[in-house]
Amino acid sequence: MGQEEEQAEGGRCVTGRLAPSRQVSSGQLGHTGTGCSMADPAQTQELVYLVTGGCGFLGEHVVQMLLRREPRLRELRVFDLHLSPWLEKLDAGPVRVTAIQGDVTQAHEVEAAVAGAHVVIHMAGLVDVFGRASSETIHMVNVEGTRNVIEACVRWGTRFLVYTSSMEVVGPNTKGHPFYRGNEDTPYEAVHAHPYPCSKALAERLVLEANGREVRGGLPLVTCALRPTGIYGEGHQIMRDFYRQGLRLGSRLFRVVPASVEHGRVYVGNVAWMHVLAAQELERREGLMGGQVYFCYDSSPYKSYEDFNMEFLGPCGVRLVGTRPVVPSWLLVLLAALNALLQWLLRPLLLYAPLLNPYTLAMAKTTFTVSTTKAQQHFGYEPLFSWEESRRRTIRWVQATEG
Ligand SMILES: NC(=O)C1=CN([C@@H]2O[C@H](COP(=O)(O)OP(=O)(O)OC[C@H]3O[C@@H](n4cnc5c(N)ncnc54)[C@H](O)[C@@H]3O)[C@@H](O)[C@H]2O)C=CC1
Ligand SMILES: CC(C)CCC[C@@H](C)[C@H]1CC[C@H]2[C@@H]3[C@H](O)CC4=CC(=O)CC[C@]4(C)[C@H]3CC[C@]12C
Repeated sequence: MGQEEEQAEGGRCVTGRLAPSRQVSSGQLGHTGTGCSMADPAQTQELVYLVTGGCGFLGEHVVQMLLRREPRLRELRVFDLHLSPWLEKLDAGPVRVTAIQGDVTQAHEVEAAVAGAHVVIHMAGLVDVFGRASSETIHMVNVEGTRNVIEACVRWGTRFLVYTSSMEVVGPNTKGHPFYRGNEDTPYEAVHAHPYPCSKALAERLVLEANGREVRGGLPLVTCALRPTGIYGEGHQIMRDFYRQGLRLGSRLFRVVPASVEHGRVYVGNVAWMHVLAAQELERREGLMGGQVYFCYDSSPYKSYEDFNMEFLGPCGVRLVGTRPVVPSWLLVLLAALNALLQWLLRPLLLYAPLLNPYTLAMAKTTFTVSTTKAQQHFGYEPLFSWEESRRRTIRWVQATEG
């Protein structure tokens, strides 16, 4: 049993105060209009955190992690376009959990949520590499939504902003150049052709450029961006899709990408932990951390996308057929192009958004691994969950999804 789990099971089961679907206004929160600083001793036990996108895959883990690992928390605001039912069952202890149904593209909704918050963790976004949303929508949510969050921080005196960026801000690029054990300073030709990485890169830049801006009350805004690689763990929708596909194909999946291509993946619990730690440390180390980017990493092994998935799907009874790709590379490229064409042709009638398209194929075929200690050196980050624990938890979740 992991350290985290012991805590969870041994903890008191007290239901937190929850105001479902409540749109908070600045007046209700008793905002003072002064810059919110964690340095004020009178406020150290009284922090208000806002997590945008708090009902998503990563957001749920961040919410749980904050409740367990931020003893100074007074109020946790969970802002999302779609509120999840698990919010009602949160073990929040004495913390007030405020669920806010809202849209980051609506500046007034963001402002109302930010007013009076000491720390914002901004992870709301459209994670779409399959062509489900238009590039305009992706830009509106990921870039303009981030701009709204920054402006709201400035307006209301919120000093600390942690942004969930992505490794995609760096690559893989469209030329398929490998990024092998790279760190935050490794030179790489970042070429963004797809709306999702474009939007993450633009939003990240906005966040970093906002570092040092004067917020209401006269103090500077302190920002940093975390760049997770591909996240896995409990709640990972694509893993679930692969599992279901495997079951449909008679408990088999067919290898399509060479095993030699390596991906660096990171466990969702560790990503959540890095967010909480970064948020906590931003004030004490603002000179060092302000305006910085950090890859989000842990001790998960480097493997091809498919071999990595088999670490979890294998114990659930699915096997990967073929030591080499069962489909020739040229055919896969053709199929991906065909999918893109079909998506375009069918768009007026229906949404056709399969996993395979030219972009996802390029991603799956390109080695992208991160090896860095920057977060460890700057704010003492160490993964909270070992690889064995991360694997065990993910397997248990995959097994439960079909149970
Ligand atoms: N899943 C992954 O492998 C990676 C994700 N990321 C980033 O992490 C963040 C969270 O991603 P996931 O949890 O995987 O995605 P997700 O789709 O599960 O969560 C995103 C959340 O944002 C909310 N949201 C979307 N549009 C919104 C809007 N207009 N207003 C308010 N809320 C809105 C969604 O309802 C959802 O709950 C994103 O910013 C993503 O770019 C970064 C690297 C890897
Ligand atoms: C059938 C194909 C050949 C295999 C398809 C695999 C793809 C669906 C996934 C391969 C790599 C993934 C992406 C990668 O992990 C990095 C990401 C970072 C993000 O910020 C968002 C998610 C993603 C783009 C992730 C999406 C699925 C893959 C493309």
